Amino acid sequence: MKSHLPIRPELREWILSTTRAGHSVEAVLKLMQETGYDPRQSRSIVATVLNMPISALDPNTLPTKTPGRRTRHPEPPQMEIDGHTVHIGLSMESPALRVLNDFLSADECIALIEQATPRLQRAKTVDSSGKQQIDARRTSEGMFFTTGETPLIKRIEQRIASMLSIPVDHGEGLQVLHYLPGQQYEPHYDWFNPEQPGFAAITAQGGQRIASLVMYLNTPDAGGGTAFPEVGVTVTARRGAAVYFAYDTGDEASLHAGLPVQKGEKWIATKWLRERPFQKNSR
Ligand SMILES: O=C(O)CCC(=O)C(=O)O
Ligand SMILES: [Fe+2]
Repeated sequence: MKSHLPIRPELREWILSTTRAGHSVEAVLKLMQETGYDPRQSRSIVATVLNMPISALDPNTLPTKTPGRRTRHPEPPQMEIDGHTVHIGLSMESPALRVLNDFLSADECIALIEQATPRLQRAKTVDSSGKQQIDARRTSEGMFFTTGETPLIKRIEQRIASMLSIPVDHGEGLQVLHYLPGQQYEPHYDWFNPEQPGFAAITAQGGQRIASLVMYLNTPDAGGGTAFPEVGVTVTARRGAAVYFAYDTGDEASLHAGLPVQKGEKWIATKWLRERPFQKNSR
């Protein structure tokens, strides 16, 4: 796949001048990866700029592969994790997506809401310089727990790590979001755009995001599902259920949205996973 993302003129110029100066494409890709571009995106950008087929940049023929970790997709029909059974109600391959029917118990959902409530603030998004900011596209209130902050958070993080076969330290702090009627999260990707100016800063710790787990802490009276508009799928928000989706550092089919709550309220907890260990003090 060639790059559909806008390529910054300075990057385009740098790729052209470096290859014209006699440096190999492998060397260009290696330098891009050292400055924080992920291997797949850098191949796609270089192929676009040099107008060559992406197959000519086959990673198996390049010596510069530095793959991060990937999550293991949960296997239907069910998984036993530390004495807790999780049932997989739906599986898709593109995007890689699983609906988990009973990831959290009702008691865990209630306790998470209780622990998060006093700390809620208007939810923020990460801007192009890597800073958090208020964003009109995201009208909910939210908060972050730090990794392992309470025994409950620790237990949930361990469950996620075991289910997805990825160490706990690849996870960002668990985020809880609260939506009221009319509030939503407009369509977005959870992975970071390698072309945005703050990409290197955002991915300096932990690298790219590779997968997300959105856990539903209550059942809204109407609305509030998680929609995947590229594939026409909406996951119902239901207490204790969760949706897992993986995007391997950048899959456009993983576009998703928190649909407006129509009646009642909606509570979720989101865990984002990185390809390398993530340190929370980079936020
Ligand atoms: O509210 C939802 O259903 C989706 C939340 C989401 O996309 C996120 O937290 O990244
Ligand atoms: Fe998201």
